[in-house]
Amino acid sequence: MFNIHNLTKKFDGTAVVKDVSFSLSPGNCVALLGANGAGKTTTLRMLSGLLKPTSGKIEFEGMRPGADIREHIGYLPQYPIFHNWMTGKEFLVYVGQLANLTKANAKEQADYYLERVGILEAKNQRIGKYSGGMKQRLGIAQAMIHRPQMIMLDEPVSSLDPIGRREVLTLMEELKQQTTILFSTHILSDAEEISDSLLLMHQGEIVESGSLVELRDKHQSAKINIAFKGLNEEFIPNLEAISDVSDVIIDKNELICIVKDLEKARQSILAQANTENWPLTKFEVSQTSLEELFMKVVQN
Ligand SMILES: Nc1ncnc2c1ncn2[C@@H]1O[C@H](COP(=O)(O)OP(=O)(O)OP(=O)(O)O)[C@@H](O)[C@H]1O
Repeated sequence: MFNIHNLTKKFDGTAVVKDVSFSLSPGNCVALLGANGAGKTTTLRMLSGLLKPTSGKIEFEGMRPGADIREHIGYLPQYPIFHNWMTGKEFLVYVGQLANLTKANAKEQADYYLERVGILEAKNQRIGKYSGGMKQRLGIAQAMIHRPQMIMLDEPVSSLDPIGRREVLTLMEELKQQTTILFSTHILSDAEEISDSLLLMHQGEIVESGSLVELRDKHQSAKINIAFKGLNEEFIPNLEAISDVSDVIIDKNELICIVKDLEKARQSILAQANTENWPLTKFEVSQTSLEELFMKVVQN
C-alpha cells in the first residue's frame, strides 16, 4: 500500500498541488485525470522522489526508515530523454546500472523487459530509429528495470499517433496484471479504457476519486441536450433560471442541462421554448456520462 498524506507543492508561494491525499493498493491501475495545468506532473514528480514537497508525507508500506522511495517506484516522465545514438539494449543496461544493478544483472533485466514490452527484436537498433510507440515502450521498460513495486507514467500516450497509442495502451493493459500503475492523462477515454479507478484533479486538488463504477453510479443523472440555431451560449441564463435544471454544461455544439426531475424539467423547458419561440434545433433526453462529470469539473 502506498499512502499519500496532504501533499502540497508551492512554487514562489503559489500552491499548484494542494493538500492531496490518497492511497494506492497493489495491483491497481489508477488514472490521475485532469486538464492541462491541473498539477498532475508536479504530483507525479513528488511521488517519484524527483521533487521535494513543500509539505505532506509519502509512505510505502514496509519501506525501511530513511530508504529512498525511488527503489520502490519507476517513473516515465512526460517528455523522456533518450540517447538516440544508443541501442535500446544499451540504454536499458545504462539505466539499470544507474539504478545500482550490476552490469550482468542489468543485461539480464534489459533482455527480460525488452521482451516484456515487445521490442526485443529491435534491441540492437539505435533508439533514433524507433517509432514513437517503441520509444514509449522502451521508456516503460526503463521505468521497470529495477523491478519497482509501482510505476508512474506521465501522459504515456498523449504524444503518440493512433497506432502508437494503441500499442502502449495494450501494453499497459497487460502490465497492470502484475504491476501497480499510476498514470496521468487529460483524456478521459484512455482513463476509462485501462484504469480501475480515477483520481480527478482540478487546480491542484483531487476533486473526485473512486472506481469507474462508483463514479458512474454517483454522478449518473438525467440530462437534456439542447442546441439552438445561432449561439447556444446566449440561452444559458434562461436555462439556468429553470428550477429543475441543476447545471448547464457547454459541449461542442450543444448545451447539456443536468436536471433534477426529468419530467418537470422537460415540460418547463419546452413551455418556455414555446412561449419565447426559441430556435431549437435539438432536444434530446438521456443520462449523463463520466465525460460530462469531467467537463463540469474542468469548466468550473
Ligand atoms: N517549476 C515550476 N515553477 C513554477 N510553476 C510551475 C513549475 N512546474 C509547474 N508549475 C505550474 O504548476 C501548475 C501545474 O503544472 P503541472 O505540469 O503539474 O500540470 P499538469 O496537470 O501536469 O499539466 P500538463 O498536462 O499541461 O503537463 C501549472 O500552472 C504550471 O505552470
